[in-house]
This record gives sequence, structure tokens and C-alpha cells, in this order.
Amino acid sequence: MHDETGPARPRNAPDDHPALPARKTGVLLVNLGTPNATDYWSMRRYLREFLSDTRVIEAPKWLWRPILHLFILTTRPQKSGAAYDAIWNRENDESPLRTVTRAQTEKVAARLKATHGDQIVVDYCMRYGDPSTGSKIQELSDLGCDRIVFFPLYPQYSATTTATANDQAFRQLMKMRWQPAFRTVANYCRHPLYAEALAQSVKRAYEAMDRRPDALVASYHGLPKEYLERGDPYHCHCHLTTRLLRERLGWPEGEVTTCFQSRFGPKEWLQPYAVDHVAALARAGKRHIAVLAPAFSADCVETLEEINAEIREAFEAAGGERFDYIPCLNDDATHIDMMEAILNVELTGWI
Ligand SMILES: C=CC1=C(C)c2cc3[nH]c(cc4nc(cc5[nH]c(cc1n2)c(C)c5CCC(=O)O)C(CCC(=O)O)=C4C)c(C)c3C=C
Ligand SMILES: [Fe+2]
Ligand SMILES: [Fe+2]
Repeated sequence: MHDETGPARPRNAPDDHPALPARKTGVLLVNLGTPNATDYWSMRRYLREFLSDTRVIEAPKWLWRPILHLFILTTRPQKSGAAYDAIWNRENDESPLRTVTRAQTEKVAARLKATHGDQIVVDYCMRYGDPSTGSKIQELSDLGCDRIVFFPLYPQYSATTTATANDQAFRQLMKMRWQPAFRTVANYCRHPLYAEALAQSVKRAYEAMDRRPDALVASYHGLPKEYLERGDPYHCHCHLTTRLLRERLGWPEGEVTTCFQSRFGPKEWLQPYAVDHVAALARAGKRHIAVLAPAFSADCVETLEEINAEIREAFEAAGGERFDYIPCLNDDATHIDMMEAILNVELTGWI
């Protein structure tokens, strides 16, 4: 045995002893994932990986596989490809989710480097698509990270997001001879800096408007209702998020409402559905609404396309006149403050 690891062969080791990397700590930000391009095959590859995940689709495999392969993967890639095409970042030839996640990573890295120096390596990965979770954990380990903080960027916990991100990380660890010590970051919808960041984004958006909206709507990604009945806390975390945001803004009850978007398939999902909710607001005389999407840490196809197109159209079709979308927290300084604060707690004892 040799008593030291470092950037080269350990002290007193024989010549054929493998070189050992310097000890570092890794931070890996994780988001859902995104296709590499909007063509049929790129979309199909991404959707196939995503919709084959049994954390996302809980139906029995014998039932779901034929539906997925015969119906969904033959039609959805074109439909979703068109949605991604409408929001694609052509400058970098990538989806906005990847652009934003990279910007978040660079800013978090700069903050942690300023405090802790070069002993920390910050990177990002995706649960589906590229860069994959497994490849990034391996890369951090190859760089000498024998401790990794794994940070799923989902404010509200769901088995369909947080748990499957963690599962994928642990699948990689199962393959490794020298596993890093590993910490997963919990959901953070209760974190005061999260409510603060959301509240500031609302205040900023309201200040930039020439008139105050008649209602503020928090639209969250939906889930099949039966997942809630089986114990997924996501629904409650969404309502908690809305309440903490409203309290942070100092607004009375009812001033911020909650709804759920992105319904997929014929089953009942969490209600109220965003399209119905905004239409009902318009019919109730709320002519001007503002909408934010607190379940998304980065703007993506679900916010830029679905909210700004489908949900906006539902509002206008019901008589609504003005619809303002408030962007996600993305790489805003308040969001990076929150991530830095959470990471500094998670890094305790490691640096
Ligand atoms: C089919 C079931 C789905 C569940 C359950 C689900 C949960 C869920 N998803 C997010 C966040 C995102 N989802 C995104 C895209 C997306 N989601 C589904 C389906 C389910 N999501 C599909 C099929 C897609 C792809 C787009 C499409 O075909 O409609 C994204 C955007 C990714 C991007 O590249 O922009 C995010 C982010 C949450 C938070 C969640 C449950 C809590
Ligand atoms: Fe989704
Ligand atoms: Fe609930």
C-alpha cells in the first residue's frame, strides 16, 4: 500500500504502479436533456431514450413498448421537432436548454473557483442525450475527483425527474472500480434564495411593464395524476412553491395561481390544466396575465414554445388581450446565488 495520491505515481511505489490523479472535488449540474438536432432521427433517438424510462412511463413494458414504437416514435419526432425548430439556438446550433445549462455551469464554476480555488471542477450533464450522466461522472473521476456533488436542477422533487437523474448516476457508479464519494442535492423549493430569485424575477418583469397584469399564473410541468396518488410529492411541492413565492412578494392569497401544462397521453394529469386555467381567467375578465414557469430551471421547449404559443393562444382565444411570459431563472445572478449557497452547504467537510 502507498500512503499518498497525487498527480503522478505515489511515493515509494514500484515503476509499474499506475499513476494516480490529484485529488479534486467535482460538482455536476444535471438537467433533463435535449435532442442534438431537430430532424426526425435525432428527435426519435432522444424521445426513445426519454420515453423508455420506467420512472417517466410507469405502464408495464409489454403494453408500453408497442405503443411507443408503433405510434409515438413514428409521429412525435416530427411534431416535437417542429416545436424545437421554432426555438432552436441557431448561433450555437443547440437547444436553449443546453445553452442555458452551460451558462449556469460557467457562472457557478467562476463563483466556486473564487472561493475554493482549483480544487473544484464544475461541469454539467443531461439525464437523456448528451453530454450523458455516465460520461461526465467518468470524466470527473479521470480528472481526479474522488468526491462528487450531483445537483439535479429540479426545484420540486419528482420520481420522474430527480429520482431518475440519481438512478442514472448510480448506474455509472456501479460500473466503477474506484468510485468517488457521492452526494446528491435534494430538491430546493423550500430554499429562501429560490423564492427570493423567483420573486425578483416577477418584480423585474412587472417593473418593465406599462401596466400591472390582472393575474399572475405559475404554470408547472404536469404529471399523470396517478403518480401523485402513488406518493410522488411533486404536486405538493408545486403548491408550496407558489405559496412561498406569493409570501415573498407580500401579496394576498389568490394573487398567484397554480396550474399544470404539457399533458401527454390520454390519462388524467394534474389539474387544473394550464390551457383551461388561462382560458377561465380570460373569461373571468382577467384581460392581462403574466405567466412564469417555476418547475423549469432553464428555458426550454416547454416554456418557450408551449407556454408562449399553445397556452398564450388558449388565453387569447378566450378573450384575453395581453399575455406576458416571465423567463425562467436561467443564469440570472439571483439563481446563481442560490446554487452557490446550496453547493457550499453540500461541500461542507470536503474542501
Ligand atoms: C411522458 C411523460 C412525461 C413526464 C411524466 C414528464 C415530467 C417532467 N418533465 C419535466 C421537464 C421537462 N420536460 C421536457 C420535455 C418533455 N417532457 C416530456 C414528457 C414527460 N415529462 C416529453 C415527451 C418532452 C419532450 C418534448 C415533447 O416532445 O413534448 C423538458 C424540455 C427539454 C428541452 O429540451 O427543452 C423539460 C425541462 C419535469 C419538470 C417533469 C415533472 C416534474
Ligand atoms: Fe417533461
Ligand atoms: Fe399535493
